[in-house]
Amino acid sequence: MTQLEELLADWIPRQRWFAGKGAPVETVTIEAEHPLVCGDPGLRVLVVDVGQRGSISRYQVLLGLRPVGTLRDELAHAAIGVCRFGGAPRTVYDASHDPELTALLLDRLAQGDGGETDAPRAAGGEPRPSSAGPAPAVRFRRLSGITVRTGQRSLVLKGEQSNTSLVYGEDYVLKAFRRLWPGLNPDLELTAALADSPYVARPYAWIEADVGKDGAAVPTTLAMLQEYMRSATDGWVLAATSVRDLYANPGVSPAEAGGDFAGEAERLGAATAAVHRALARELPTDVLTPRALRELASSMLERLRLATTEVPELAPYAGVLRSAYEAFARVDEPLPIQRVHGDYHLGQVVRTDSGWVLLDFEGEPAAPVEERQRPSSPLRDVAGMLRSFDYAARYQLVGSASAAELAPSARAWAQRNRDAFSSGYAFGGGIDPEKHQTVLRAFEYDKAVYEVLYEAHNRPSWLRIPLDSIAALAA
Ligand SMILES: Nc1ncnc2c1ncn2[C@@H]1O[C@H](COP(=O)(O)OP(=O)(O)O)[C@@H](O)[C@H]1O
Ligand SMILES: O=P(O)(O)O[C@H]1O[C@H](CO)[C@@H](O[C@H]2O[C@H](CO)[C@@H](O)[C@H](O)[C@H]2O)[C@H](O)[C@H]1O
Repeated sequence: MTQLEELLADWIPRQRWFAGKGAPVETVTIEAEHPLVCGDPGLRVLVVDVGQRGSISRYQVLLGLRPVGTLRDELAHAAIGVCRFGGAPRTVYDASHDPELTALLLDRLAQGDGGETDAPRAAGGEPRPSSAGPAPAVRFRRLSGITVRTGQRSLVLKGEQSNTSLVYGEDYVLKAFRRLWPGLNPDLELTAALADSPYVARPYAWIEADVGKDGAAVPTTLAMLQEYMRSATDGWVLAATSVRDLYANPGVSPAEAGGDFAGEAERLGAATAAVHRALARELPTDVLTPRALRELASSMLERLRLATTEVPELAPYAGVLRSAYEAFARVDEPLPIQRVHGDYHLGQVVRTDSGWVLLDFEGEPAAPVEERQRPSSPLRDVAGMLRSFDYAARYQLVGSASAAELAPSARAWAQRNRDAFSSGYAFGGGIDPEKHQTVLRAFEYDKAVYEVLYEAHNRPSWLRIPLDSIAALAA
């Protein structure tokens, strides 16, 4: 390993966005290093291959470089270490925290030197106009007709993120994808397909570079620039406030509580249905063949097997989960499929002055991109959001001395909002979740098993949340 690779081997596993927690890092190799700004400070985009248990995952690092001793105190937390560049020692750091360098990314997006285009589509990425000359290694591309305003200072959004999002002034969010999969990121693909929808933040531009796959260079999305919803409040925060209000008055029913969330849950259901309808209009749809249905059930079983090996507390429920997946495999009605959100939960939606807006169409961050691009049942998203109501009701009980006393309120809150969301979804033109219980149950279990793995790797103190839900669902 080079000196920089050694530093990254220590730094990457400690980052919130590192998806490989739970297995030791065996190798770290810089696959590509693209200089964007030479000099002091310098900026490079690195594609870093991290080897764990014999397989390789790629990550993006935006590397800032400054002469040793010149990193300002407010950037000290972003330091990766000191290493030699061009014969001189440099402090290297996470450039996403340095507004002087991130301003240059916005400038390049405004210039759009990689060309203008309509909505990008999957399968090989977008061809560049032939008049554009040889492709630069890193391309800054804009959607047709978009003008990007520069000169705004960026801040990194704080939170439990799988990626790193920068907010520029009050106008833009630049989301830098951390785990890279060769190809068009579904977040960009779906957001661009829904560009005219009032339920998504408008996409403006993106950054891409070629990443190698099976000997070919595949245009791969590194970051996406979209509208910053400045009046927005996170759905998770709103739901948590409602739950907190209820728990402060344990004798009161959720319907009578001042902070009742059911109206919002119903509107969210309707917004979700509208987005599903728009996705079905804009992108290919199909019907799941019996064979594909069985394959899907097998992948659920496989996830269960993996999760039970890693988290043995899941074992007592494995039988019930397996039966639910087997019942799913036997469903003999045609199941419509289409592009869906894929990792839908309350943290992926924001409430703006004009209604709910859906974010982060990337799908499950740990799944290969081909899998995330595959059409699926919209009930998978419905199940994701139903799980999220359960999470919102349960998480304030983790470690609480009043957990047993508040459990009935938690159940009542989750049930009320799950029902409201489902009826809003059906009313908004989506398939009625009530009428597809076998399918819905399998997706809900599968999501909860995914969450068991997610919490075991990222927030072990929250592992009880999906485990307790599975216990309750299986009772
Ligand atoms: N365009 C936006 N406008 C306002 N807030 C946003 C926007 N994009 C993201 N956020 C906020 O950042 C959080 C994380 O964004 P998200 O795209 O889900 O990132 P990740 O994929 O890393 O989880 C969201 O829950 C939301 O609160
Ligand atoms: O938002 P991401 O794409 O990073 O999604 C991952 O992280 C989520 C947590 O931030 C995780 O969601 C789980 O926790 C949420 C509360 O924090 C809860 O609302 C969700 O229902 C629950 O699944 C998500 O699963 C993961 O992919």
